[in-house]
Amino acid sequence: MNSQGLDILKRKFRSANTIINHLIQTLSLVWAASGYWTLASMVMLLVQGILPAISLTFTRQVVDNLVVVAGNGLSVANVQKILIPVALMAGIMLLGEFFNSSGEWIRTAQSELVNDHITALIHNQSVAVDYGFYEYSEYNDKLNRAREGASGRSLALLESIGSLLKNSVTLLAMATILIPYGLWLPTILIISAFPAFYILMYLSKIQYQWSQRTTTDRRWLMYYDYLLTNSSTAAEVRLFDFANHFQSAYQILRRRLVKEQFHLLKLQTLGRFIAAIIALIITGGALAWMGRQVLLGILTLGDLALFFQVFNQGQGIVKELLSNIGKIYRNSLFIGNLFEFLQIQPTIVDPENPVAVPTKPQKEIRFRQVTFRYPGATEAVLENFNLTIPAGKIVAIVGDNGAGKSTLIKLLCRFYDPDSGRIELDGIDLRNFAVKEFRRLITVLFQSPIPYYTTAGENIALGDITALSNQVEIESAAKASGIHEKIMRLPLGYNTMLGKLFPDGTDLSGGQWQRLALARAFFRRAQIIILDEPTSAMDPWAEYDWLERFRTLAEGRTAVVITHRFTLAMQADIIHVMRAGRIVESGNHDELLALGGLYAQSWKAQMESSSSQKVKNGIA
Ligand SMILES: Nc1ncnc2c1ncn2[C@@H]1O[C@H](COP(=O)(O)OP(=O)(O)OP(=O)(O)O)[C@@H](O)[C@H]1O
Repeated sequence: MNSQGLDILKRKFRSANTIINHLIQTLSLVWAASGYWTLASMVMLLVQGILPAISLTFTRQVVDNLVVVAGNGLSVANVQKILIPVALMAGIMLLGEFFNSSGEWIRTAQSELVNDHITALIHNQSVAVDYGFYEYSEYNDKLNRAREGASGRSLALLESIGSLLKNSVTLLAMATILIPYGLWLPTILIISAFPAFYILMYLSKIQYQWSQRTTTDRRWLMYYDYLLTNSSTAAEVRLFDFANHFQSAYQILRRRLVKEQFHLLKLQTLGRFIAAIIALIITGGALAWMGRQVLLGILTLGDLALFFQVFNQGQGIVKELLSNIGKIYRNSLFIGNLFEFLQIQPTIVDPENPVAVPTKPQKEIRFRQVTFRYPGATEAVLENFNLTIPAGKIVAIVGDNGAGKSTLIKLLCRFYDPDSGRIELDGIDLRNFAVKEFRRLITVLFQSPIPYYTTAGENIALGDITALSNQVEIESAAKASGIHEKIMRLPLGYNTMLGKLFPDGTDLSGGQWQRLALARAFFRRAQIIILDEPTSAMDPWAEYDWLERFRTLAEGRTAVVITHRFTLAMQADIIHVMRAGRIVESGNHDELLALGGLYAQSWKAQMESSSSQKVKNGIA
């Protein structure tokens, strides 16, 4: 064999190996989800597999006895000879029907259990993967494929395996009936279905490749659909009147996908038709041979009836059996996407021997020569970056858009690790702490806080899920963030449902949602408080009021505030000015003004543009 042939063989072997692995993984997954139901359905399938063959053996008896009765006339004994096998056949049919309906019940129960199990696996993995997972298109493709692979495919796979088992049993029983007429008959029966099998496998592969290739396209469709149907985009869709633009983008993409799908469908139809013709020719030939045997008096009419039924049904079963194999192949390809997703390993993990996290920072948080580049990005956001945040102080970081402020927060929360350099808490590299334990030390108010559609109280309590029912603390966090009075005016106070997505929900304004998120951050009672643009949605009066409260609350804790508002930054103990991934100035408000650098220039510019001294613009 030449090297090309060897390569093909190796590839085929690897692909068969992957399919077998997927089958084993699927079986163990289904077993873990629905052990007893799986056992019950397997037993049932086995019995269902044997029943048709038993029923067929009575066919010959009935036909041969009919011939005898037709020749000898009616008598009680003769009628009995017909009635008994007929009654037995009826009994078997009844039993078959019983198993069919019970099978449906078992499959539904099993399907619910398996779907729930897979959903739980996907949920667990979605939370376990790195935060960075969600920032990359290829990962989102993986998640999407996993979902598509999961939806019904594992059970379809199991059903195909079950059906394969059942059909194999039936075929074995039927082949046993055919063997006495010649070994070549069951052989030809099986061979006749091979063209259909080959075509099915080939088309399954094409279908799978097409689906992989168009995953991103399908996500685009979901995105356009979201833009056109979501409450958060409804206002802009109307105002900018761009619905037609996205609708037509949706339709153009959809038309292309449908066209490609139709092309695949055409191939499938043609392939099936050719396979059916081949099978028909083989059946015709076998039947002609059998008819000749009867005419020659070698076989009886009963034999012919039995043969016809066995061959006819047998061919259907072989076809089904091979189609089961095809389906197993196709589903195992798709379900491979689920396993691929489940196997993604997070990179932000606990060290082997984690160091105990201090109860609060004693000395400082320090970025030492940190260089970081987002995966796939050409430029580093931070390069040899140094920053010290003294324990117990409020540190403000100001800087123009894209300077890298949010990135350093992501690094501090260990959503990413630096490519080089280290981030330390009291001299210990953050990578030496257990991730969850370290994060417990931190509370963050992100730039765009999430409105959770639950009660006002729970919205705050989500900051520390272990203290969900601590009403006193919930209220004190709400007071600290300045949202308590608003909540008290809601119809059911802290028990009022927020958001308009579900019945009886009340919506809040942008600034009120932000205060609620702030209350959530406070409720966590963490020693390191990080706030990314905490007052961006607040009016200047509210901001002033909030600052007073925050000073009291942050007392003794370490706070990092990222802001474009100088009225907020000026209150900090230390202000760091950041530009293009570097700290370019540091000091308190007065020191920085005296320095006459970037901070002082931006401050002056803002003061000039705002007689009310309520700063609206960033440092840029
Ligand atoms: N997930 C990402 N992948 C690649 N590049 C990113 C990613 N997130 C941010 N960046 C890039 O990193 C740089 C710093 O972004 P960052 O969000 O940290 O800036 P910022 O200072 O917080 O800006 P702003 O004040 O506008 O919020 C930007 O140039 C941005 O394009």
